[in-house]
Amino acid sequence: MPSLLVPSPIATTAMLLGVANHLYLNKYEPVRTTVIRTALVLLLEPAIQLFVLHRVTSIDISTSSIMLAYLVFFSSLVTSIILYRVSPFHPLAKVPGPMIFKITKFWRMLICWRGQQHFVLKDLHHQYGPIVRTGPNDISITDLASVKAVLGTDGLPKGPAYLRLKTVGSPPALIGATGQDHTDRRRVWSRGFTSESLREYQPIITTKGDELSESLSARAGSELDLTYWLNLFTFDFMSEMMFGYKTEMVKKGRDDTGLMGLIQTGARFVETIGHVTWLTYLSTYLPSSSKNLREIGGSWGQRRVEMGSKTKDLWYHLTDEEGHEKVKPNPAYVRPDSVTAIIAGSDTTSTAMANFFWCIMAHPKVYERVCDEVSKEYPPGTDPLRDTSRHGNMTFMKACLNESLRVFPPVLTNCTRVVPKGSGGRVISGHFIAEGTQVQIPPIGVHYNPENFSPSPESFIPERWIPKEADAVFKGQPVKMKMDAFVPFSYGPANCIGKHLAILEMMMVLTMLIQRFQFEFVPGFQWKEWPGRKVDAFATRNAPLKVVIKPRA
Ligand code: HEM
Repeated sequence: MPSLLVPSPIATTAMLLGVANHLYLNKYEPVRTTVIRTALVLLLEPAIQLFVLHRVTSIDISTSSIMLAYLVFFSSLVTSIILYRVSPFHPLAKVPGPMIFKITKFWRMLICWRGQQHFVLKDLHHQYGPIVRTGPNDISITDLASVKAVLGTDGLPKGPAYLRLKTVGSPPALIGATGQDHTDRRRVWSRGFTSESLREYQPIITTKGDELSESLSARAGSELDLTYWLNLFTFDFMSEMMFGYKTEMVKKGRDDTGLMGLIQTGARFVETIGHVTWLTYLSTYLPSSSKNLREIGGSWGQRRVEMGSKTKDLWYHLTDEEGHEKVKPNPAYVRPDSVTAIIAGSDTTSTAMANFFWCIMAHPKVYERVCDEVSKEYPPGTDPLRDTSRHGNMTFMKACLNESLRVFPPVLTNCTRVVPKGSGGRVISGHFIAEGTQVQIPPIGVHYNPENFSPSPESFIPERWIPKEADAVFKGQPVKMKMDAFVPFSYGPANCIGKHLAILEMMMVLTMLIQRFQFEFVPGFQWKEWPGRKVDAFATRNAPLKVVIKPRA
């Protein structure tokens, strides 16, 4: 017979473990021993206590008493965790936020799985202000001082959320590296993004741009998905720029490497799982699309080694073929880094270009003005893919690109850091933030904070980037443009290393497309709903952008 004596000691232990869970487990990146130890404690504790009770009291060990022990143990554990998380004793008790986010991370995971993080964070900041509690031990901040304090030079390191990008047995890629390891690897990477290196990649953009133009010309008059075609283009460019490997997706009109699908499935998975530290850790042991991505990276890398250096591609710089480093970069690092480059440089840039098109096409006067500017700087007979000298004159085009990156940053939410162990905590945005807290600076939240950009921070108004036009457009209302709060490429020492390459690539390709083609939404296409169909999966996954093109006279 189960005894009434069973619940009390078991419940007490569970309650204590609940608090210990917060004090220790949740705070730091779990290591294998911590995870195994915790799993063993959770599984064995009720059984051990029941056995002890059986020896000191008269209760039987039966199926029902075992079940009762486990039920009491886990319900007490969960209750104590919840009570602590919502209590005034929790270190983040003073940070405002909705109850469900304080209680569990699983709610955030669900939002993430649906790709709705950006909408939810935007609404939360709207409701609660620049600092919001977005998880039991997580906060999201959007004010400028915090952007600098968190992402800047003396800011916080990347934390467990980036662990999701790693697979057991493989070192983290640059994007997941921290401390001296990050500094050393970033130095090697940087040589691949100097202006001299960008000049080496420019002919690849030219060739791939011509191929895009030819493929689109061949389809003039029929329905096209611009999201897809721009994505094929950026994959072609990144594969050749990284490995000298020609994927020829634009020529074929499809991806026969499987790379695009793998990245999209993988991105959603890692984004979702990355919210729960111990689950992230366990997931690194699972077979996943990142394994297949590594295999593709491995085989392309192998081919690149056999092929040798024909041009100074990014591989050339990451393997330090010029011999700048005292110690050659570890070859085991170059493969995850090369896959990272393709992922980080393709989806983001194609998303940004599709966003730009939607923004100008949704505003016909803006579109007309962009066309006029392009025609003035690149009249018939000139080639935007071969002459970049006119970019500096295209003030309005650049304003539109910046504004589209502000309204729809391709990395909508990410940019997570952690208050490190041993730091004693930090004061951020006027709140004491304890060690182990994950701090997120979501670009969309920062861009929509009216203290950073106003009036109408959520509207696409390119004139705000042109000081002498802003006053007229906003009819004398005070205009706020905090340039350090413009963070589509993040901020600080771990910001986007490919920023200048991405801008060059986008300016060349967008100018070429506008010079050569007239774009219209497919009749009947619900274009107003397009932004609402964005999926936030690490980078944005855009819905099909259905257009019809015709050659411009
Ligand atoms: C419009 C295009 C792009 C956007 C919006 C973008 C955005 C970002 C953002 C927001 C981050 C920082 C995440 C953080 O702070 O946690 C980042 C990092 C990074 N990006 Fe980009 N990116 C773009 C294009 C590229 C390109 C073309 C490359 C070329 C390889 C690239 C390579 C990287 C790498 C390697 C990192 C990690 C840097 C580090 O950890 O030190 N990105 N990107």
